[in-house]
Amino acid sequence: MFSLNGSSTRNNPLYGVSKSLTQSAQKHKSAPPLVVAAVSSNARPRDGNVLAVENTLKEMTANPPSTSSSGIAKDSSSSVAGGVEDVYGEDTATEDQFITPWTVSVASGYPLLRDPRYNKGLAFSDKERDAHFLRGLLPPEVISQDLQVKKMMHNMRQYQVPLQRYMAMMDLQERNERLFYKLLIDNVEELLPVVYTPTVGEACQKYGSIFRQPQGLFISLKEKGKILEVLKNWPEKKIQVIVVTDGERILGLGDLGCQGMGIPVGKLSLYTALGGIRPSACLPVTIDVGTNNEQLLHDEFYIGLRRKRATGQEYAELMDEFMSAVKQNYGEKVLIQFEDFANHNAFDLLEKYGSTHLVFNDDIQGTASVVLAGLMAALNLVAGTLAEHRFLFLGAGEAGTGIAELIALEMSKQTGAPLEETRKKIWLVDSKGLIVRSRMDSLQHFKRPWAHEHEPVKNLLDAVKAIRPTVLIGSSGAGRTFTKEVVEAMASYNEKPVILALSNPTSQSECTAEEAYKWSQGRAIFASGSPFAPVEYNGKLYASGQANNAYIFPGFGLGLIISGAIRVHDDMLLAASEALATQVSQENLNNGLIYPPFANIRKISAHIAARVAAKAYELGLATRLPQPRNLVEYAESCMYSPNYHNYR
Ligand SMILES: NC(=O)C1=CN([C@@H]2O[C@H](COP(=O)(O)OP(=O)(O)OC[C@H]3O[C@@H](n4cnc5c(N)ncnc54)[C@H](OP(=O)(O)O)[C@@H]3O)[C@@H](O)[C@H]2O)C=CC1
Ligand SMILES: CC(=O)C(=O)O
Ligand SMILES: [Mg+2]
Repeated sequence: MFSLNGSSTRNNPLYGVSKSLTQSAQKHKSAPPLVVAAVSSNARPRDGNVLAVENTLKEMTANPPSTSSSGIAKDSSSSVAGGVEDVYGEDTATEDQFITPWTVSVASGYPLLRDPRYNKGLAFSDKERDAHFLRGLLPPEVISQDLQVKKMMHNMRQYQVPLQRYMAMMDLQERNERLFYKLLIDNVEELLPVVYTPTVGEACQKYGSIFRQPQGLFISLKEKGKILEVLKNWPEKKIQVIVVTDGERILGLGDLGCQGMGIPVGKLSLYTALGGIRPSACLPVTIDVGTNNEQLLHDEFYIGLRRKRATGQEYAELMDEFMSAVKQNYGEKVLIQFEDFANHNAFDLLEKYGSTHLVFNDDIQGTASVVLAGLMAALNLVAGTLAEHRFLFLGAGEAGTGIAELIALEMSKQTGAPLEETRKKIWLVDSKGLIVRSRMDSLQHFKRPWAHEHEPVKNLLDAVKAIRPTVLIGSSGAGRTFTKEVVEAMASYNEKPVILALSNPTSQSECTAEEAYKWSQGRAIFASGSPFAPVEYNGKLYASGQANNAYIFPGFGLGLIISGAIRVHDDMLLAASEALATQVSQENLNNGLIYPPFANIRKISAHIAARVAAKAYELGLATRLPQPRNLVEYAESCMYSPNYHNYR
């Protein structure tokens, strides 16, 4: 890499390059602006010459707005193209145009090969190898990105152990970001279980021992009073989405402390691969306030603070400092997604920051939206309207009560009945049994709306017998709790029992796909949080869907970003559910699927984004004006593409 402050100008690209860029900018009239902001937004002190050159580059590369097919002028400073301001010009460049691989200066030579954003490995052309001082640093063969994908998939399939695949994917992400996303997008059904549930669960459990390269931002109690400075240490300045966890409820695996970082990293890689948000606009954060996991506290490889979890004021102050610093550093419209917090904090954080920040709790809200979508689709297979069904949940935490509330809201909208009435169609069981009125005084606040009049019922099987639900939903984090008796009881009351085993990872699933089909004699309409392979029963193959919030949050976030939404509203969740449900084809339904295949997820995300954005405009919560005429096209046009660009 060239030194910006070096005394020699011989190799300084800011001399040669500024001239050639001027020529290039003239030659490629529609060529994008260059990565000047990456330099100019750097908070560290720089010398005056650099600033002067940056300003020249800024003027030189200013990009006139072009009009897209969606009928809206794409303004590179509008913070929307590709989900963020198009300072790098990578979204507007077509594949035959050239962009400059900027870091602080033009990256070249060895540092270029070590820069995951710009590295292309053997796909660097001969011309690029000459222009960027790569000769001799690579073997002579030049290969295409497609061949790289083929080779990586071949290598990936050699690993028998899922965690090895996960590590190979993380290494690739750190080595060649575009190839990582190309691989993930082109092979989403095969690789989702690797970078996401179930494998990410095991990765978090073993995060300390497999730790190689830090990913994301670790904010611990040690950083109290300095969180704004810590945010400024992150190399990217234009952040649009933050996924943050404090590691206390990682999937159904409990408190994994600082090792929960695998979750924000995984979720954000899905934001990019599934929702098209540019990777540089995504920030994974883990708030480390300690852990109550004794095993981790005594694990010599543990990477987090070795202390019990902070609670009360100490916890609240750290979170408050974080939330303020985020707003100060990235502005009002950065989306903060809370992920895998324990429920005693999750509901309060959502409530507390819901009116001051753009916050979204994936476990409460994203899960609710995905399950409602599945139920809307399932109504094509079972008779009746939503309000004509009876729902029973095992698990009355974030996921369970979040889903229950959204179902009740949708029923209320459909029937005009008050929410207090529609809630009565929904029953929840927690670790102490059915939630009933007589338990009211000892219930956490989020369970109280579900405390209906009924005699106490101690266990799930008795609750199934008492309530006779048409839909059974597992959101307990407790594996194998939908026993043979429970599924058989469901099948005895319903021609087609709807059974959703949402808990992750696979080990925590309330039942397996095989159990659901076998114990219901092939009649269950089944979906699960983590994927199951198709099951053969009585000579017929049953494929089940994946009821996972990964269907919703990437498109939902994209919708918020492209509309410049300032707040999340429940009606946006309903809009996202409808958008997802309409993507389930008759063919999917004929195969018993209530979710569309993940293979089409980018198209699905664009539809979800469009519906969410439309709702934001309708509710007056959108700030990106004027509203694009065709929101689906607009959403698609904003999506990050992982294909390589040619370097000047
Ligand atoms: N598929 C998806 O997209 C998603 C799946 N999930 C999964 O859902 C699960 C729960 O998550 P979340 O709601 O956030 O967790 P919470 O801790 O908030 O809630 C868990 C609930 O399950 C109850 N519970 C635990 N064990 C049992 C048991 N043996 N019998 C009956 N009830 C039990 C708890 O009871 P009590 O209150 O009495 O302690 C609590 O009500 C996790 O496994 C998570 O991975 C979560 C979000 C999305
Ligand atoms: C999928 C998800 O968000 C969870 O299991 O927590
Ligand atoms: Mg989660």
